[in-house]
Amino acid sequence: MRIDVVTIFPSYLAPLREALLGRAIDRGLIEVAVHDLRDWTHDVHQAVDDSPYGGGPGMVMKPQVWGEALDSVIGPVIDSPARLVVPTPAGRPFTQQLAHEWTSAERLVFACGRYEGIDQRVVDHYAQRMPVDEVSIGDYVLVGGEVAVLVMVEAVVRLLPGVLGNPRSAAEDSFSDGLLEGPAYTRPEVWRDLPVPPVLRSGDHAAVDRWRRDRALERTARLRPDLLAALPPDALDEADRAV
Ligand SMILES: COC(=O)c1ccnc(N)c1
Repeated sequence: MRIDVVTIFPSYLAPLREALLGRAIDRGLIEVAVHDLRDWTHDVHQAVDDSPYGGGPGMVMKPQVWGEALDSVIGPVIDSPARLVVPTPAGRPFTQQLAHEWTSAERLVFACGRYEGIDQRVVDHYAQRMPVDEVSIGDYVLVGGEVAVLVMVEAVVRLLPGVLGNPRSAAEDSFSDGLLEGPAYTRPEVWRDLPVPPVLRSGDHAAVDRWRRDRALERTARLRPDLLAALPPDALDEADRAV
């Protein structure tokens, strides 16, 4: 998978080259290129924004600059294998399911908006030619889309084959079965008078699996009842319903 990010703050994306993601790049599992939007300006001030039509606070990012940058980064959009992703609080929710969907994309191109966002015609123009997703990582507003790109890239790349040491990790994620993950424990057996639940040391794998499922169901019911409500009818068996 190739990932391109267009931003006015390239250094914000430095963490993409650290740790797990950095190793995925070194191993050739992904390619990452970060582009400075100002490289496509032609004025001495390298202006990337202007006042909003209709008035109102803040500034809007100029369509011309974005058009030149995205044309250059995406290349010929006819049958482009790329998806254009625009992080915005006004977008569809970014979810584990969307992360999984994006793992099949050959290319992800992220357009990082700042200020009051990017002139809508940029999305409208490219949406006529390729898949464009306006995506939110949660119901809150950031200063720019760069942090959201870090979140989304990590969520997607960790799902790619070979990236995680143990593929079971991604398969057993929170949300992988529609539930939140239950609690996890490691040594010591007792810490500050708090013991590890005995079933986890029993060696009875069936009992451990049941215990973990019960804790996941309890946690989901307590913290995210909406996830329980969204489960397909056959997702819970009789034992689940007894929790
Ligand atoms: C400027 O971008 C944002 O404020 C943003 C992007 C993605 N998700 C959000 N919740 C906010």
